[in-house]
Amino acid sequence: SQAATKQDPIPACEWHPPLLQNVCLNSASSPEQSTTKPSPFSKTRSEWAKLGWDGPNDCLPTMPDYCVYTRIPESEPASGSPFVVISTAKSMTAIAGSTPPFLGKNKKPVSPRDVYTQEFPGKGTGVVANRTIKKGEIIKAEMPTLLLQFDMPDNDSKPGAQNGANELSREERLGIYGKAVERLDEVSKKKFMRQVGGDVVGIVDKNSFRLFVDGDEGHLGVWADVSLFNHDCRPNTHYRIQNLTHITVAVRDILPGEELTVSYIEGTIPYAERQERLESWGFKCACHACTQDLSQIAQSDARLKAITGIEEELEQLVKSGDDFPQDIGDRLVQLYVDERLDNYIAHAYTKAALLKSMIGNKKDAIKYANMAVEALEREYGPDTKDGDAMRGLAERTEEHWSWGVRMGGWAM
Ligand SMILES: C[S@@+](CC[C@H](N)C(=O)[O-])C[C@H]1O[C@@H](n2cnc3c(N)ncnc32)[C@H](O)[C@@H]1O
Repeated sequence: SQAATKQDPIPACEWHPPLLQNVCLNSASSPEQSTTKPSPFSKTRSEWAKLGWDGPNDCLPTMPDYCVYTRIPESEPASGSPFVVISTAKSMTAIAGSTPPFLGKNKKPVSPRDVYTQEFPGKGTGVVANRTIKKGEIIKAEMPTLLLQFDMPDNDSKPGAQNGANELSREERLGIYGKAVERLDEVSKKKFMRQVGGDVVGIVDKNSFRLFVDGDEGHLGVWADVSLFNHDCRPNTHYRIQNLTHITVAVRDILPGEELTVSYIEGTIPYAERQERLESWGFKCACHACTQDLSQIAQSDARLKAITGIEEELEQLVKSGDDFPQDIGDRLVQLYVDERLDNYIAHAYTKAALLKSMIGNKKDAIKYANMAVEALEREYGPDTKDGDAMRGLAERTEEHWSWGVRMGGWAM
């Protein structure tokens, strides 16, 4: 879902598969890489060590620039690393230069004691709240255990281009993933290997998120603690990946004993499509929205259709210049609330705030703009530009570009 101000800094995320996650780490663009030329980003082992990384190790004979790098632990004893990467020197340069994101003033994740794991029939292990976790609290901010280059879409047409793991046979993947996992410390290795999926390739396929490093270079990341979160089509947390950190935030108050869930897919698609997507993951969804009775499923689908209908109606109204129905923003928000789409609600609040402002309803514009600010910060973090725009709308409503542009000669 896209905020109406078109300033979304971070596109929506999705678990892999299917591969839809978009997160970027920027660094200078480079000349193309090939198997014949050494990469201009190659460094000596001591240069990598200065950046805090041990490597390159275990490079693939068929792709000599595709190697294992391990983060050098900050404290002794160094019996392995908490974080391994399989990638090219170019992407490694961006990864080594990445710094943890700002989580917000006085914001830090809840204590590990505030959650515990439990078995759920039909779903396996899941994560449960040990106390009330308030809406907006950060549950986890975790660095990956394994990050691997998967594809370099822009390189597809270049002769001799290296395309990462999606060009490898299963045996080659087993070999290099296995060598990388062997370099993890004992605790991290145990966490990694306990994930669902069987062998290292299966674990990557069933638990990784897609992210882009260095602009367009597709990587898969495995965050072994986050992997314990089960899917729910109406989850109580939202996640984003920022500077390699996987951040999970509560989107409603979560009671002690309640399971913490994320959505592996875009939740606004109808029931039948959600089943298809989740079956391609290899499981039948046991979440509430998918196991309720057929009449409730039909009502849920009708609400999703109504959301699409309102979006289309708005597009038409913008084009035609006709008057906006005064309650169109309220109806959009109400559908999101009724459908429990708390993890995407920033979009609805933002639209409602703009619509109210456009028709000159200052009180409601301010109400929805303030709600949008909170929701945008939950979904995108403290540095969201859309959040700044909504704060501006709440504080200086009549100076905002949207104010009164569809007032039609009256104000409320
Ligand atoms: C990333 S793991 C989540 C943790 C997993 N339950 C475990 O025991 O490690 C994803 C796997 O959990 C199970 N799972 C997650 N959400 C589910 C749901 N809503 N319904 C049924 N199974 C689910 C599926 O087996 C899925 O492949």
